Amino acid sequence: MVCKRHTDGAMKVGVLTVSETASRDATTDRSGPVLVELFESDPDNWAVTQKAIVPDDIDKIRNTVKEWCDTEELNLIVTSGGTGFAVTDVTPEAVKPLLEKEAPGLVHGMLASSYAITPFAVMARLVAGVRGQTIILTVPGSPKGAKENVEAVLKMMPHACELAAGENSRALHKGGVKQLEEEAGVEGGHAHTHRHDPHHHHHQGHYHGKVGGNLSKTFDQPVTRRHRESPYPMISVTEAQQIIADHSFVLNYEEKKVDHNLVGCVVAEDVAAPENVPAYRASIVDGYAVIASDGRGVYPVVTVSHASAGEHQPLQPGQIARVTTGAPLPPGATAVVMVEDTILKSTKEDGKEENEVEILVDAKDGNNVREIGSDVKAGSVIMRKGEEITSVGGEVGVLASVGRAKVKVYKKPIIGLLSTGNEVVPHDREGGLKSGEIRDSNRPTLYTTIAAWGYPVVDFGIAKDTAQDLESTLRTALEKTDVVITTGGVSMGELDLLKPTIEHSLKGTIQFGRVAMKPGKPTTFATIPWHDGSTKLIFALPGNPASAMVTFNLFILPSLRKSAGYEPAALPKIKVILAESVRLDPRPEYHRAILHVDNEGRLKAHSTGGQRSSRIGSMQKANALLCLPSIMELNGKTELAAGETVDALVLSRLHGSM
Ligand SMILES: Nc1nc2c(c(=O)[nH]1)N[C@H]1C(S)=C(S)[C@@H](COP(=O)(O)OP(=O)(O)OC[C@H]3O[C@@H](n4cnc5c(N)ncnc54)[C@H](O)[C@@H]3O)O[C@H]1N2
Ligand code: MOO
Ligand SMILES: [Mg+2]
Repeated sequence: MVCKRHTDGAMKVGVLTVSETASRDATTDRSGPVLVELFESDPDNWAVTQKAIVPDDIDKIRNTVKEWCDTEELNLIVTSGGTGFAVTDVTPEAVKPLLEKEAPGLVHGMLASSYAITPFAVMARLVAGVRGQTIILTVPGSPKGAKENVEAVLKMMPHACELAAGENSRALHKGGVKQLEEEAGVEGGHAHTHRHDPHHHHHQGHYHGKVGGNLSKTFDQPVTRRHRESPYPMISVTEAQQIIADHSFVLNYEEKKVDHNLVGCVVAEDVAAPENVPAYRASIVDGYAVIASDGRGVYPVVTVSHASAGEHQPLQPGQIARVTTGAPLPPGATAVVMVEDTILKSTKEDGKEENEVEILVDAKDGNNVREIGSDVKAGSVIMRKGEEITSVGGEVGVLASVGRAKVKVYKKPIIGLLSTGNEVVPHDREGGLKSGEIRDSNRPTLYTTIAAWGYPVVDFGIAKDTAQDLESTLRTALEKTDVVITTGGVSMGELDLLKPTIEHSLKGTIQFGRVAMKPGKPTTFATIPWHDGSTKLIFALPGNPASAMVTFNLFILPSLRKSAGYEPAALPKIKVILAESVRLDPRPEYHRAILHVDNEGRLKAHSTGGQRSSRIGSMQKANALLCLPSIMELNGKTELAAGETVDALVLSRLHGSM
């Protein structure tokens, strides 16, 4: 690939001194010449093609840097000065908005190295990053500090500049990446590199770059230019889940009516009971309200209290009142005696009403009485912020019992769902399939589970494998929803265009693009800064149906649950016993299984059968994902025997039988 280079092949560098004094008298500039000398001592790699001095003026700094990036097309710009805490120090403020991608790793590297020399290093407010194809570093103004900071990252810079410029052939051909990794003390190859690894080479330029032409053109580049190794580092499932958690935020709350529609919501307030339950002194049994100190004996039945609204006459000593369960006690009564512990002594003249009843037992004050507020006290907290409203109904019941008509709950993220693929047709399309066509099972499957978990879903259909269709469908989906889920187009095929579309057309950041797991290896997670100031999430799942479902459960569901206020957000992990042996894979595997409760009440796991990632049937009847360790984790063991215990993620309710 052609690279914008100085004619002799070196990278083009600009050195910008930011100093009020030096801008008036250039002979006082000391950091500029030191940096120029540093680069000129390595003419193979660097050619200083721009030098300038500007005062501490945001516009002047910004305009110079911008011009050097956008017009002069430098590979590297180093500014020195204006990074401290003085009122006039504005270099970071001038540069930061220009950065399309920040490079905190470079800042850390520079600070760590100069902090080893002087604690004053912490006073430097350095920023670094990439604009277009230019890397920008800001370093302090002291000549020593400037030099030390640049030296801290200089070794990495030729390679970094090549990647930013859309070229990596040189470093790779020279064995440069390996060599750089060794020099930097990075162990292992790509499989162990982390997303912050400086050598994490997104080969941006293969799709993008001034030299390469406009976007749609570069997306159609010849297949001979494809990657032959994924540029995305392989990270672990745990790392991937952490990255997602770091980008998933609890949403705002809304007031919702207390009814069945609350199921699955998480309460966003501590709910205090506005009233007592019961609101009056109520009988727990059917029987007679008494004054306990009266003792056993025969008493006239003076009133009747049924469980209904209304006033009741007070009871006098020597009197009793007939009451039903739940009925208010007459004022003055202190206990209730069950009808079974009494005898009818005499009736009224018509023979239909009790006149006198004998109490056969010694009642104590409070017997069979539900005191006011004894179930729920007015003012007490009946639900805490963070509690879920479950389908069991108890929470709705408690809220209803104290008269709460509305409650604050966290909003749920709105999900946009689309399938991708030229071969994918709507599942209900009539007329049979042409060769090469496949029915879209991912969309209905994902829709079903997302909706069943209670999240609003918007269906955006099937997008074609073109950068244009993907971009426009994604844009529409992002505009209308918070989280977009796609399936297909994330692996190594020349029509797998999700990743480049997200990065280049949507200006998103791919937080990870490969995960060490089976199924689901090419699972991709990206964040998109949206024009309304929000950050949208895209989960680009593999097209294989089982891969899409497994990764939905492992990665997306916890993110949705976190946003909706759940804590913990991950699915519950339990121990289960293998009902049959399972083979292990070189990757950690999420084996679809049916848990059932055996005769001794233990949870046994049966496989759902063939686990190939194209087989959606492996999800049929599955209520758990067995977390099988990789062969490597078990030191070469290739199978787990029936009876062994494994971790399982619970996907749904348990079945009583198979
Ligand atoms: N050279 C390599 N090839 C592949 C690798 C790899 O690492 N190197 N990874 C494999 C793995 S693992 C997976 S998983 C798949 C993922 O592929 P994509 O995400 O790019 O998905 P597609 O290529 O678009 O489709 C894969 C498969 O799934 C079918 N599909 C797609 N969408 C749907 C849908 N909505 N409903 C039903 N079936 C769908 C599609 O027709 C393909 O058969 O890549 C491997 N390749
Ligand atoms: O990771 Mo893929 O999902 O194995 O087929
Ligand atoms: Mg593919």
